[in-house]
Amino acid sequence: MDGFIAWFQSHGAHLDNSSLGIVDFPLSEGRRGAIALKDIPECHTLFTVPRGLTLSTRTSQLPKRFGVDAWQKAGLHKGWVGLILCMMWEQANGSSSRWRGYLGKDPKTLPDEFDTPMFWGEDDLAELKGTSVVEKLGKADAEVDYTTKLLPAVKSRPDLFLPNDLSTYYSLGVYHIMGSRILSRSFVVEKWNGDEDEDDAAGTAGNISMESAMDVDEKDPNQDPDRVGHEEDSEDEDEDEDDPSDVAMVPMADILNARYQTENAKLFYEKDVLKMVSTRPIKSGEQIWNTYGDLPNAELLRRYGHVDILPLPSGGSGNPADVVEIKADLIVSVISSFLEAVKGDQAKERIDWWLEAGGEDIFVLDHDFEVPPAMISFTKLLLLSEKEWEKARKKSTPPKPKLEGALYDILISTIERRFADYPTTLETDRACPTGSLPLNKRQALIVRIGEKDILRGNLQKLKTLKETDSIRSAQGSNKRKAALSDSSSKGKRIRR
Ligand SMILES: C[S@@+](CC[C@H](N)C(=O)[O-])C[C@H]1O[C@@H](n2cnc3c(N)ncnc32)[C@H](O)[C@@H]1O
Repeated sequence: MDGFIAWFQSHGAHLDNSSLGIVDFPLSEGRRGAIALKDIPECHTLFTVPRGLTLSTRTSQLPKRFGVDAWQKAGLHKGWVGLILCMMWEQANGSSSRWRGYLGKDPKTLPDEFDTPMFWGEDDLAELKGTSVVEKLGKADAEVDYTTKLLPAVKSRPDLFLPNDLSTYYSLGVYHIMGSRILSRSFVVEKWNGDEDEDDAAGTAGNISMESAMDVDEKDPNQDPDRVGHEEDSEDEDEDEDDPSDVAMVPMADILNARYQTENAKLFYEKDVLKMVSTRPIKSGEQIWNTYGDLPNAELLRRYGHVDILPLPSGGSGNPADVVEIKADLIVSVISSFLEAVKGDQAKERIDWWLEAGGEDIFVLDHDFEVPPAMISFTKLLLLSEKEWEKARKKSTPPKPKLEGALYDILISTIERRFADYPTTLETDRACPTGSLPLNKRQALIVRIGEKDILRGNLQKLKTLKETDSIRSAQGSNKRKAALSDSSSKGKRIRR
């Protein structure tokens, strides 16, 4: 890494190399990462990166050279396609690129190969059936962007993109590599507040559908220590993701690995620089971790190509951040098989109303084993009688999320049907000898088991609640009967 560090420092960046060392970990632990070379106190700046050294559609000269209007006309201001093209172009420019020490082959700091499912064959992808990974891969959409936006843009400017470079630097294969580098290593770097005059060469319009990796905090914790570790970032992140020109590659910051709830360093931004600052004291020899958010294994695998395994609150091991998605469609389908009444137009009317009011169409189960209130409310909405539905619509209030009656059976069936999306059972998966499996199959198995554990936990809890509820209502009705017969006999006595 000496060549990379020399390049980094010669471009206005600062590295405290008495505190941070770059080392190689085993493949299973993420290859390269950073460790503390001595005890590091909280709020210590490990390195600073000038904004100009981050690589984005704002900092690369390409959008300007291409022409801002032409850039937008070609659709390069939406999603990641513009940044991918900038990275390809900077790489093709070799030693004349400002990022030669970052994108070049020597020194080599960015990977050309990934363990992410984007690069898996059909056989390995089949192991992920039932998980949310496959439909979120977006490979086909990415390829459409390549064919309809990037390639025509490249071919339209042979002065910028040499025709001889097409197969080396602008191929579909390189496009996927650059996309995966962004997915696993990019940060969302907002403009400095009040920096109105900053030259935003690429423009800001457009939506992006893909998410980027890590977040950056606004202030240096040395100036505002209270902000360190606060959880308000995810909200900001969603807003930031709306502006593709905020997505940036940040040399050095992307060397830090991540693990569930171990973050001890975070990137903060100032007017001219980004700073990686320790958010906890770090002991000499400890790894320096930067969070990617505590993500479920399905997301870790899709974006980064690894999974987390830790002790779980309910016992056993897995990723405590795991979740299972249940589509509203599945509930509709389960209910229609239970009851004729909510089929067709009637259900559609209620679903449209729910969605228009901002209701979710995907419900997320997690290790709490609590059915999400929105899922209960949505299910109840479909079960309302015509009269109740009219009342709810008039009052603009969805049903209260209280578990009762037919809901138990419908939710239990929904979870059982969700289980059937996976080709294997939890028991079969558990019996698999993980140690002997190749990496992709092993990671897919861990994702599957994690999701099925959550389904199993939710199913068992629902069954227990149903039983308790029916015992309680049976007791209640017995008491009511006893009270009735008591009061009626008392009545008789009085009459006598
Ligand atoms: C931001 S980069 C970190 C630097 C990276 N290790 C490298 O060698 O360049 C993120 C990538 O590191 C790896 N990684 C990070 N944390 C990991 C972990 N806890 N276990 C395994 N791999 C990890 C994954 O390959 C991920 O895509």
